[in-house]
Amino acid sequence: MKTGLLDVRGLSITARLAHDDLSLLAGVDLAVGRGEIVGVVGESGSGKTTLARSVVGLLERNVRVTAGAIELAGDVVVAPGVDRTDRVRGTAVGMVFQDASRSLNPLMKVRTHLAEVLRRHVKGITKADVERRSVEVLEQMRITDTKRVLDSYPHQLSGGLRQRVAIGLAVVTRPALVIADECTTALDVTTQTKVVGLFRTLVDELGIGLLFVTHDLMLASDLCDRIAVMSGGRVVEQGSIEHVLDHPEQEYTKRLLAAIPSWS
Ligand SMILES: Nc1ncnc2c1ncn2[C@@H]1O[C@H](COP(=O)(O)OP(=O)(O)OP(=O)(O)O)[C@@H](O)[C@H]1O
Repeated sequence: MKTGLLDVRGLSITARLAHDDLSLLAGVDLAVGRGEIVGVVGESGSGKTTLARSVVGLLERNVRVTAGAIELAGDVVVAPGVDRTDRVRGTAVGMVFQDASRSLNPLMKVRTHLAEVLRRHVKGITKADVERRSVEVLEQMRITDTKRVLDSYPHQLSGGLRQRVAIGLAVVTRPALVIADECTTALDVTTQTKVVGLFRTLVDELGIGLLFVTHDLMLASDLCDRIAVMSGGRVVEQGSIEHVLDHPEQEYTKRLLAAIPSWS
């Protein structure tokens, strides 16, 4: 297991309900290294999104960290009573969510989205550099007609292209870590395959770490170097993709695998 980029140690998270506290995560350990893709898989409600959002401080108001810590490149960003995620969100850590159309403003052209992110995070960036880096990141997203895409509103693009723009927005500030939460779920299978291929290339080319949250174990097996299997707010099993899929130790993982029709 590579460490040194994202280290989640013994993370416990609780939601305060009207009459009770509800445990969402209980003692989660997870690490993502540079140039590594780690998948987080598990059924609905297992805690995947809570884990992903905790890294970027996007938890709901009734939710708090009760134990453990999240470190980024050796610095504690989250711990009980500590939340330094605003220093890393959008800069050291980029995010891609399920629905690109919701993370993009329908009234803003792609060009304006990229310019806003760059101006917010790169102090004193010139107009020429905004243009250069916008074109560059779209090319990294394997978008060929960059001029048309920059001048388009989100609704003028296909779903796959919109999601590639959303990924571009997440990486344009050159983050060390990207968190993708079910970001291919809304796409058809062919587009999904292309986006997954794009992630692999980005990780290899840019050396970023990727935390890839999905309920789709097959997809995770295509993309990830390691996976963590979550159930009931705990990581019940983690390891290299080959190890977990070929020699699952937990009944829960075996059941997830058995649910994949083509797996035998
Ligand atoms: N703010 C909250 N208050 C109360 N319960 C919550 C809160 N956030 C999440 N939960 C509950 O915590 C559990 C884990 O939710 P989470 O969204 O992390 O799971 P998930 O594995 O990502 O599921 P899905 O794949 O359906 O998104 C669920 O039972 C959910 O209802």
